[in-house]
Order: sequence, then structure tokens, then C-alpha cells
Amino acid sequence: MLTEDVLSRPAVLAPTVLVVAYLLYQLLRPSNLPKLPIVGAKPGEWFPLQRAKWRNTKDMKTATEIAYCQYKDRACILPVGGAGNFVLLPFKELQWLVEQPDADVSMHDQTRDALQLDYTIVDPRLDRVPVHVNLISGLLTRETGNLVPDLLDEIQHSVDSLWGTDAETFNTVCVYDVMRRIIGRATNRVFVGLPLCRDPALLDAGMAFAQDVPLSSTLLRFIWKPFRPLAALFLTLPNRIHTEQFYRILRPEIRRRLKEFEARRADVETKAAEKEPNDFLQWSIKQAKTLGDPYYSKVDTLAGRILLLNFASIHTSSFAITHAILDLASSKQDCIDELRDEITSVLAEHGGEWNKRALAAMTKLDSVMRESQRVNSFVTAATIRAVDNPKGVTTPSGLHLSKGTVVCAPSYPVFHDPNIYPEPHVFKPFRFAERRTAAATEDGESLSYVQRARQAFATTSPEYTAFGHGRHACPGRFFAASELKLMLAYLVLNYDFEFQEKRPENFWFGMNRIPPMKATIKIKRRTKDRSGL
Ligand code: HEM
Repeated sequence: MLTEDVLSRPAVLAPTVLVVAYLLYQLLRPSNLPKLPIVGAKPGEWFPLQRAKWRNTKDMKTATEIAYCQYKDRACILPVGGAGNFVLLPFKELQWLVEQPDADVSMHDQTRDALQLDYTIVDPRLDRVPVHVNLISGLLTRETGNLVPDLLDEIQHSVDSLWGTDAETFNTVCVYDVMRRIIGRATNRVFVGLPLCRDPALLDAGMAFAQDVPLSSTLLRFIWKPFRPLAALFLTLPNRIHTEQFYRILRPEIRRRLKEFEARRADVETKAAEKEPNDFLQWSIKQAKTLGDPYYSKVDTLAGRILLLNFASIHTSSFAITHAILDLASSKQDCIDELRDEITSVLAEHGGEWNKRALAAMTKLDSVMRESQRVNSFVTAATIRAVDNPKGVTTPSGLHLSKGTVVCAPSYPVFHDPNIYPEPHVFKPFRFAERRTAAATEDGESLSYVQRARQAFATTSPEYTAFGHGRHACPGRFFAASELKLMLAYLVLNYDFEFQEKRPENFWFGMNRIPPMKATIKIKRRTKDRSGL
């Protein structure tokens, strides 16, 4: 028989046995999951976890909604292909989850496993000692106000060149494609400064790497752990190529800066007075020298930190601005007019100068960004953490979770819960600005800054998890909020949009929601006297 002949060949038999063994292992291995209802499983069926995983992966929207409606007050298991079996806590336990110490539930262990960082980044130590996170939440956040002129300069330069200055006819732009380049340039202006932030090869390598990591990690997670190191040699080849391309462009600048840094230290009299660049690379060099360990000052370590920042910031910010533009282009002219009025009048009040205070006073602009993220956030399950305590942890409702369990809380269905956000599927640009005004009227003069800030774009809460929530909420969110608002303001003031009847739909990629990357809009440059700039 042909099949017997083929199967008796060692080259066919060995891999067949391995694949069958792996499938059996996956189906029959003991699970550390608690006994809970499984979202997507049908009563009495065989292999419920595997079948639910298949169903949920095909339709994550329904899976998250079912989980939220059917198991509102209790935990359930949400199996997702390529991601794992999550214990989804009820909404009321989200706050408890983010308050647990890192030794009990860890964000980093979960991220390392989800993104397979031991294989997908060239130097896994960069993630194991994430000193850049402190710089983001500390120095970058504090310096954002001082960086506004640089950001605006880069936004003007890149928008004018990529959106064009034709004030006669409407031209078509592919929103995501163009905005990710603009975000790439503006963000890297703050990371590495001019002229590198405009180097297309650097930006392309950074963006390619940001796609390589999720892709290669998803594939690696399908492979049996003992075989991953071998498989990674092939699957992460693009990651290594793009890392090397990125490093090659950055290395000469880093070497130059390290040399100058040492020269300033050695010649305090004359050199110390020279002005240093004010960007993330320079802050990282200073931090490295303060930390003392020579590893931090290595050229490739410093380049690696900038690459990781590109990974964390470019896609997230490009998605956010793409959503906001698509939302505005399919809203009403009145809304654009109201926005333009606010921007021009606040600017006039600040002597025509863009600064942190002027941006903070533009509450409608802020509300547009917050509302757009509420409707479209890529986060669908929030605050994903891995239980790290060897003894496990027990939730407020008495559920015991053993070490290794991956636990999270609902996000997409919360953003679309009519009890929290009335008419949740409608993009209401000034929803949060109106909430601020309503709160101010209720509380009168006593309304504190903190209460108003609760409705601001970068503020997180269990009801608003676009940036996560708690101690590990996105450290770059204050910078991102300023950058995105500056960008949106510049676009709204300087361009007319041809209105669209229907907003192009987002799509789901595994657990994430992604903007329609091919969506186009028609835009025309406004003349100088009309734009007010
Ligand atoms: C609109 C833009 C952005 C969105 C929507 C976003 C969203 C997020 C989310 C959801 C998390 C996980 C939080 C959690 O699990 O609780 C996160 C983490 C993180 N984000 Fe952002 N982010 C954005 C921009 C940025 C920028 C501009 C930077 C860097 C300047 C950045 C750096 C990071 C880092 C380093 C982490 C990991 C934090 C840690 O390890 O504790 N993000 N971000």
C-alpha cells in the first residue's frame, strides 16, 4: 500500500509521530485552569477548550460580549488561538487586579511570554532590565511641554510634505499609510532628533521590526516549547535583519554622542557649557552613565532601547490618529467648525503660542481623541497579567488562581456598555468635554483640577482602559496625548475633509482591533487666511 510505504520512511514517520504526539499532548495535558465556564464552549462537547478557542478566534467581538453579558459578576475562561487561555475576571475586580504587587501578578512575565521576547528581540536583557520605562514616565512626561516646539516643527514639516499643500483640488490620502510615517518622524524627533528622525531607512526598519515581533511571536507560540529555540532561528530572521538595519543607521550618532559626553566630562571648563541635545537618546546616555554598569552604555544597548521605544509607540499612536481622522471625516461639518473655533480662540488667549497650557485648555480637542479611542481602542481585554506567586493568588470573590495562570479584565464590552457610555456605538466627539462641563456645573466653584482631569484623554480608570490601568498603565500616554492633539489640531486647522457617509470599519486581528489600513479620505489644503495660521 502506498500509505504504508510512505509512512515507513523515517523522514516521514519521525515528523508524523512528533506532530501526533504534540497534538495529543495539547489535548490531554493537565490544565492549571480553575473550574470555570468556558466562553465559546457548548455543553457536553468533547475538547471544549480547543473548540471554544477556534470559535472565539473566528469571532472575538462576540466572545468578549458573551463573556461580559453572561458572566458579568463571575470569572470565566476565554480561550483565544495563538494567545492562550485567559481567566477573564468580572469588571468589578479590575481594580483589585492592578493593585496586586508585581511579585504576585506580573505584567512583564506576561508580555515576555506573549511576545516571546527571549527569541523575538536580539538582546532580551533590554526587556529584563527595562530602565527606559522610568525615563518615559519621568523625564519624557516632564519634558513634553518643552518639546512642543520641536514636535510642532516636525509635524508641520512632515504633514506639509506628505499631505501636500494643494489648495485648489481635493486629493486622496491613504490615512494609515501616511499617518504612520508622520508619527514615525514626529516621535523619533523626540527620541533621536534631527536629521535621523527623517531618515526613511531608519523609520522603515523600526516599523518592519514592530510588525516582525507580533508575527514571529504568534507563530512561535504554536510551536512546542522544546523546539522553539530551533524554530526561532528561522522565524525571527526578519527581526534580526531589521534590527541590524536600524542599529547600523543609529550607531555612528550614538558613538558621536558618547564621545562628546566624555569630552564634556573631561573638560568641564569649556565643553560643559555647550548645549546638549534634549532627546531620549541623550537622556538614555546620561542614565547609562549614572547607572554605572558598562552594559547600559554599550552602543547596541542604547540603540536597542530606541528600537523598543519605536515598537511600543509607533503602531499604537498611528492607530489612534488614524481612527480620529476617520471618525472626524465621517462626522458633521459643525463638529469641525466647533473644534476650529476652540483651537483658534485658545491659541489667541495664549498669544498664538502652542504650549502645554494651551493644549490642556483645548478640552474639545482632548475629548475627540478620548472618544475616538473609546470607540476604537485596540485593547479589548485589559490589564493582562500572569500569576507569579508560587502559591497562587485568590481574587476578592474567592477564586484561587495558580502560578502561571494568565488573568485579565474586560475592556471592549465596557467601552460599549450603554450604562457607562450612553449610545455607546455612536462617536460623540465632545462626550468627555460635556462631562467636564456637567461636572463643573454640579460641583460649582469647588470642582478640583483632579476631578476635571478624570475626563482627560490620558486618564485611565476601570471604565477607560485604552492605555491600560494602574501601576503599569502606558507610561508614554502623556507624551502620546500631547503629540496626537498637536497633530490633529494642525490637520483640522490646515485641511478641509470631504465628508464620508459611512466610516470605514475596523477589523479584529486576534484579540486586537485594527483600523482599516487601506481606508482613504479626500483632503484639500485650506488657504492661510482661512486656517488662521
Ligand atoms: C495612543 C498611543 C498609545 C497607546 C494607545 C498605548 C497603549 C498602551 C497599553 C494598553 C499598554 C499596556 C498597559 C497595561 O497593560 O496596563 C502600554 C504599555 C506601554 N507603553 Fe504605550 N501606548 C501608546 C503610546 C506609547 C508611547 C508614545 C510610548 C513611549 C514613548 C509607549 C510606551 C509604552 C511602554 C514602555 C509600555 C510598557 C509599560 C511597562 O512595561 O510597565 N506607549 N501602552
